[in-house]
Amino acid sequence: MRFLTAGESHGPQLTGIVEGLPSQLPLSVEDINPWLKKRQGGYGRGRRMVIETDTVEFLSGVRAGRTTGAPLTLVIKNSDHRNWVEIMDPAPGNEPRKKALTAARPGHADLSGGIKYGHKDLRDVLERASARETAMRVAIGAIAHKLLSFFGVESASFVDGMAGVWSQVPFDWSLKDRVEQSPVRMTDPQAEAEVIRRIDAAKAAGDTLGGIVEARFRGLVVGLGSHAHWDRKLDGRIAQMVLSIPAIKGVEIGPAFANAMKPGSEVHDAIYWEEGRGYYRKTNRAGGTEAGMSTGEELVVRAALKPIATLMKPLPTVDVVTHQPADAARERSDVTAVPAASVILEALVGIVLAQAYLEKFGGDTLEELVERVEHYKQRVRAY
Ligand SMILES: Cc1cc2nc3c(=O)[nH]c(=O)nc-3n(C[C@H](O)[C@H](O)[C@H](O)COP(=O)(O)O)c2cc1C
Ligand SMILES: C=C(O[C@@H]1CC(C(=O)O)=C[C@@H](OP(=O)(O)O)[C@H]1O)C(=O)O
Repeated sequence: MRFLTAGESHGPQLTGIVEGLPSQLPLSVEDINPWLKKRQGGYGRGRRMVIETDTVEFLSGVRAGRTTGAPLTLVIKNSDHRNWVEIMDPAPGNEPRKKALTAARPGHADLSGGIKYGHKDLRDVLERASARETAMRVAIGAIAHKLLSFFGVESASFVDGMAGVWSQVPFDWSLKDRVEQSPVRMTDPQAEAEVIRRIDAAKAAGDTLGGIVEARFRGLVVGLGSHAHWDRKLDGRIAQMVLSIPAIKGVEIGPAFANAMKPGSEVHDAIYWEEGRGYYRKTNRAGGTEAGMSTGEELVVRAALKPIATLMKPLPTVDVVTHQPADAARERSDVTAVPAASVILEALVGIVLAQAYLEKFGGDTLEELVERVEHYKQRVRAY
């Protein structure tokens, strides 16, 4: 399964093309829209999220509620576009355009992208660098999750810590609903209250906040990905996908950074076998992968999101037209997007996992795939 996305933040729409899904996968917009809604949520988001109510449309590849095997075309319209028609007009002329941005924001794509692509109106860079693009990738992730559900895979995502406050309540699958109700997607109500207070304070101070997000997957088969070649390693593919999310600067599988400081005897997960159950571990410090392959234990992916780059109390910068010192541009912006990033993480790791299933099991129809997965599970139990 491969996909492409296109679309600017304030253009008319986001477009996605997905190729390589099996036919007969039951699929409706209701499988996708709740994910889009979750991605828009979270305390600390800016006014843009009030303007948008993201919903997906299928323009190809789905008929009568099922995939046909043809490429899917997905569209999410930008409601805000109506306010940007002239500014985003592809026709020549009308320059310099309103809302031209020349005071490059430290931490955003503006300066490197402007130099690289030869733009002096840095809007030509930021429009595509914007995390708006993640709306379409989450839509594609929702389809991946629909596929994974037929293989018995379940997922969750949440915020481990943000704004300098760690959750003190370890995640448990019974807390999934709690997280979905939390305005900051945290397991811990006390931490949540303090985080909300700090978001309000950061907003008042013209500052921004980051945090650590986590996604979990259970029910995965052992052996997704491969040890045999670097570009087939599941952990490597996950890391690439996760680091492609705007503002994510670090990724770990399981408690990787903490493990690095401990002796091996306290890190590696001893192997056990029981009649009927097969192989299992009593611990999961590997976080669900060994040597680029899934172990069959829970997959635990954590990622670090830097604070939002656009500051209402801006940092010093340089105007790329005048070369004079300037305050960095102030654009309408989020104070934090950590809760949204947890949803994006869960959705996008789902794409990598769906790709790994499709690669391992192949097949043109959903039925064929499910049969092959079930057959493999039997073989695993007998090994
Ligand atoms: C859901 C989400 C929302 C974001 N919202 C903003 C925002 O409102 N303002 C901003 O400056 N950056 C925002 N970002 C981060 C920028 O898109 C990102 O920092 C920028 O594209 C530069 O890329 P990099 O941080 O990966 O290096 C957001 C990121 C995510 C994941
Ligand atoms: C539009 C989204 O996020 C945007 C991501 C973003 C950025 O610079 O990344 C900047 C902001 O854009 P705007 O100036 O239009 O408010 C965010 O709102 C979204 O998540 O759907």
